[in-house]
Amino acid sequence: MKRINPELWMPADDMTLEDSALHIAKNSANHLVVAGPGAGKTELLAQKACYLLQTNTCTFPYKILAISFKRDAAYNLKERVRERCGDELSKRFDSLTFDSFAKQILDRFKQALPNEYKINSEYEVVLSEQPIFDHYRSEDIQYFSTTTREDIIKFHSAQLPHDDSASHGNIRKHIWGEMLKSNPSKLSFKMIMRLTELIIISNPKVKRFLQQTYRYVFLDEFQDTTTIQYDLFKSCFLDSDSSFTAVGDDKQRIMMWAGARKTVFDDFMADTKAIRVPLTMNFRSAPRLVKLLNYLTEHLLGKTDFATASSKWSPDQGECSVWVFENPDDEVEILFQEVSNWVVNDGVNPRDVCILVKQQLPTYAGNLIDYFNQNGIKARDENSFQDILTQEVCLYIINVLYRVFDRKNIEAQKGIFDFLGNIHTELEDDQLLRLEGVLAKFIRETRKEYPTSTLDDKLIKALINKIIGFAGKDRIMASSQSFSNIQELNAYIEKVQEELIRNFNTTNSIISALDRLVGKDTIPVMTIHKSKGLEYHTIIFIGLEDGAFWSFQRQPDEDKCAFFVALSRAKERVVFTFSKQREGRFGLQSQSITKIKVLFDELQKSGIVKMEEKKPRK
Ligand SMILES: Nc1ncnc2c1ncn2[C@@H]1O[C@H](COP(=O)(O)OP(=O)(O)OP(=O)(O)O)[C@@H](O)[C@H]1O
Repeated sequence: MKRINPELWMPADDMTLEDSALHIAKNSANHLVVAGPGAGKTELLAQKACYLLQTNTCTFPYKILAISFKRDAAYNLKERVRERCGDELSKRFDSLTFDSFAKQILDRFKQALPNEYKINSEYEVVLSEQPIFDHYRSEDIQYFSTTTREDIIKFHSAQLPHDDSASHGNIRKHIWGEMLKSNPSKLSFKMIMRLTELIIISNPKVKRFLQQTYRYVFLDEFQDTTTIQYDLFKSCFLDSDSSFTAVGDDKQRIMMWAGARKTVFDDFMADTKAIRVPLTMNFRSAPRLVKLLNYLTEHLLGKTDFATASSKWSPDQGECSVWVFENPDDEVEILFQEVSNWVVNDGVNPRDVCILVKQQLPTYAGNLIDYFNQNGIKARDENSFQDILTQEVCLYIINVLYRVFDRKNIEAQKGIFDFLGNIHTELEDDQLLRLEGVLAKFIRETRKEYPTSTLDDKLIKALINKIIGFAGKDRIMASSQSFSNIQELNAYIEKVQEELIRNFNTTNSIISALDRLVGKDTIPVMTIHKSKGLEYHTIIFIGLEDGAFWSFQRQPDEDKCAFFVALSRAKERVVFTFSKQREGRFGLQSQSITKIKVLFDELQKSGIVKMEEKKPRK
């Protein structure tokens, strides 16, 4: 690909960056960008990656490492850069989560662990913290019952090598020993991160390798970085020639409960001499919503970094309401009528309407999901699909199936070809052309071999195996950074098989089963935490009630930020619901707004929010 002269480089997709954003995109000094929702922080990272790659400022063969908080965010960033820079250049853009970054280093260099912390060749990632608590309970019940869960995890995941002479150090040593030596070893992601840090600290060669690989390091959603993650970042890159760009928003700090480091902005500036730069636009939300966000920035969060709405809107666009219901049945029924109206009469895509809850999704939105689905608007808990829909090999299977059973699906064709191109990096242009021909033949033959009318569970399984066989399992393993062993790859393939077969058995149509799997025309339902970084035309937040904000008195700042994050995901419309009764453990319970009165008061005082009592039509 032809190198672009840095002077002539323009942001992709005709976007105009704020002057300070453009400066950061083109400048190699360390920066901390602190800006509100919709300011284009993630977009800036994507543009900067394009600048560095297209102008070869990140000279070949050096790479860029982008670390995001969630897998879908890492995937989206990678896709954005791939679409704009093409396959070849974007191979030098690694977009990962902290967990996957650490795991990759551990998988590659685990032999370099000091003897005391050696792990078995096979290890299992322990996703829940419960097994760790079980160990501490059985080792020392006295310690276990007098220590908070948070402190146990903090103690267990302290920096390595551990200080064995510390109080209860012998218990920790024993538990780590048991977890490392069991077969397979059992490791939480926090332990993986500490082991990775230990590899880096004790092996200058590995550290040098990393620093020479990644000349640019990006950190997205930086406000949520935990101490363990920050320690890992420092051990890998501090005092290197690499250049750092961190972006974040202290008004969206909602991961303190998960150990986010409160001082991370200040620490980063002190450690890397980064320059702090604000951005002032909100490109996402319509003007009246930006006005509301500004009002809450000042009166709820006590801050003064206000934003300006983009000029693409007219000034009166954007609406926010609070709808009050008698009970959850009314709430579900009326929401259904309103959403149907938006979808049918206003042409809003259901995929662009998002239903949010604070926590306990089944309690607040379980009945709603059932009611919507039974009455013709698809809705689903999005959490369970994130795993599949951000895994490239799963998307490859889905795309091939679309192409086989829906001839007109050209987008799927592109997806398949990108995937195959990525796992066959050695192919020259003429060989890629040949691959295109081979793929077309494979699709034609598969279409013949698996007519829609004959499909059943067994054939769908066989078909998926054939699709994987076409790409080659070994190839996929060799080129993917996601899997450390074949079992992990198999587990993903099985997940797609299971979901597809389940949907096929309900719909009796392979295309409908695929549509269901990717969530086509389906309203996503999720928690606020899952919605970080995402955006939708309409946001409906269910349960602006004391019951949903049960932790408000203990952590008002974090809960106010969560409320702010929910509101700021909307482009045009936000609805908060309050139901006077809500289903609890012992049936319907009255709901109040005493503890979260400040949220209601400030919404009301803003003068922008419409409060409405909603009753079902007779
Ligand atoms: N310079 C720009 N011009 C036009 N649109 C932009 C620009 N920058 C970002 N956008 C658009 O604005 C929206 C928000 O951008 P982005 O997600 O990067 O913001 P953010 O600051 O990371 O948001 P948040 O912190 O709320 O997740 C996206 O739809 C993005 O495409």
